[in-house]
Amino acid sequence: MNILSIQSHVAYGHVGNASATFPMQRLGVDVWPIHTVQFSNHTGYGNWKGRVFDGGMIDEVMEGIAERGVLANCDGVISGYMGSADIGHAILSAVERVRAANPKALYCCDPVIGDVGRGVFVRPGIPEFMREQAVPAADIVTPNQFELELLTDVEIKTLADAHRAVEALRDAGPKVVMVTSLETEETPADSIDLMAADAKGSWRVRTPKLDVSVNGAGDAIAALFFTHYLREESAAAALSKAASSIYGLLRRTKEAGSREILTVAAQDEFVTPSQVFAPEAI
Ligand SMILES: Nc1ncnc2c1ncn2[C@@H]1O[C@H](COP(=O)(O)OP(=O)(O)O)[C@@H](O)[C@H]1O
Ligand SMILES: Cc1ncc(COP(=O)(O)O)c(C=O)c1O
Ligand SMILES: [Mg+2]
Repeated sequence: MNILSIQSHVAYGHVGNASATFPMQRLGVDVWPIHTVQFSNHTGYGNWKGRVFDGGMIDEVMEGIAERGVLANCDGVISGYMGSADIGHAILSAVERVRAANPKALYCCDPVIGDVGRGVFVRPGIPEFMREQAVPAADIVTPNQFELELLTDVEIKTLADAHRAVEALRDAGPKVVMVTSLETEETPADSIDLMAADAKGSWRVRTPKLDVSVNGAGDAIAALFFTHYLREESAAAALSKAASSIYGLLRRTKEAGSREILTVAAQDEFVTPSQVFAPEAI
C-alpha cells in the first residue's frame, strides 16, 4: 500500500510527517512524504527555526512523482499542518491528480487548526480554508473536539452534541469522521473519549486519561486510523486499533517522562498494542 503524506516536518522531535511517517511504515505502508514546512522543532515550544515552503514546491514535487508514472499506485493522500492557504491549494490539486490516476484513492484530511489548551495555532486563513475547501474535498476527516466545534459551529457539551456535529461534518462531504480528545458531560474525569462515524454507524473508544501533554499524537493517530481504514474499510476497527496504539505510545512516553512522544522506542505499540480498547456502538 502506498500513501502520499503531505504535512509539516521537524528535525527534532515528532509532529507532522516526523510523527506520521514511521508508524505507517511500521505497519508496512510505503509512505511518500512531502513536507509543507521544515522546522527545527514543533511550535509548542514557543520558538523554532526553519521555514514554511510554498505551494509551488509541492506542485513541483508532485510533478516529479507523476513523471515516474506511479500515481495510479497511490492508495491514499493524507494531509495535516499546512503552513499557509497557498500550500492548502497545492495539496488539493495533489489530491485531484491522485484521484484522476486512481479513482479509488481516498483523501484523509487532518484539519490541524488548534486545540482546547492553545486555541488556534495556525496562520490566519487556514481555519477558513479547512472549512470551505479542504473538508468538503475529503473522504475522511480527523478533527479534535476543538476543531470539530470550530468547523461546524456546534458547541459540544454532551454526546448528543457530538453526534450532531459529526453529522454536520459528514453532510459537508467526508463520509468518515474520527474525533479525538472528546470530553463531554458523559466522559468520566479520569478518561478520554474518541468517536468515529461512517455510513454504518458511530462508535466510541474510551481510554484512561494520562498525566501527559504532548504534541504529535494527533498526527500519529490520524495516520494510523487512515492506514487501518484503507485496509479494512471499518471505522470501528480502525478507531479501536489507532486509539489502542496511541494509548500505548503515550503510556510509555509518560513513563519515560519525555516531552516528545516515543515514536521510535515504543514502536511495537503500532503493531501489537499492549492494551486493546474495544469500540462501543453509540
Ligand atoms: N493526556 C492524554 N491521555 C490519554 N490519551 C491522550 C492524551 N493526550 C492525547 N491522547 C490521545 O491521543 C489522541 C490524539 O491527541 P489529540 O491531542 O486529540 O490530538 P491533536 O494533537 O490533534 O489535538 C487523543 O484522542 C487520545 O486518544
Ligand atoms: C509544525 C507542527 N506540525 C503539526 C503540529 C500538530 O501537532 P498535534 O498532533 O499535536 O496536533 C504542530 C503542533 O504543535 C506543529 O507545531
Ligand atoms: Mg491534530
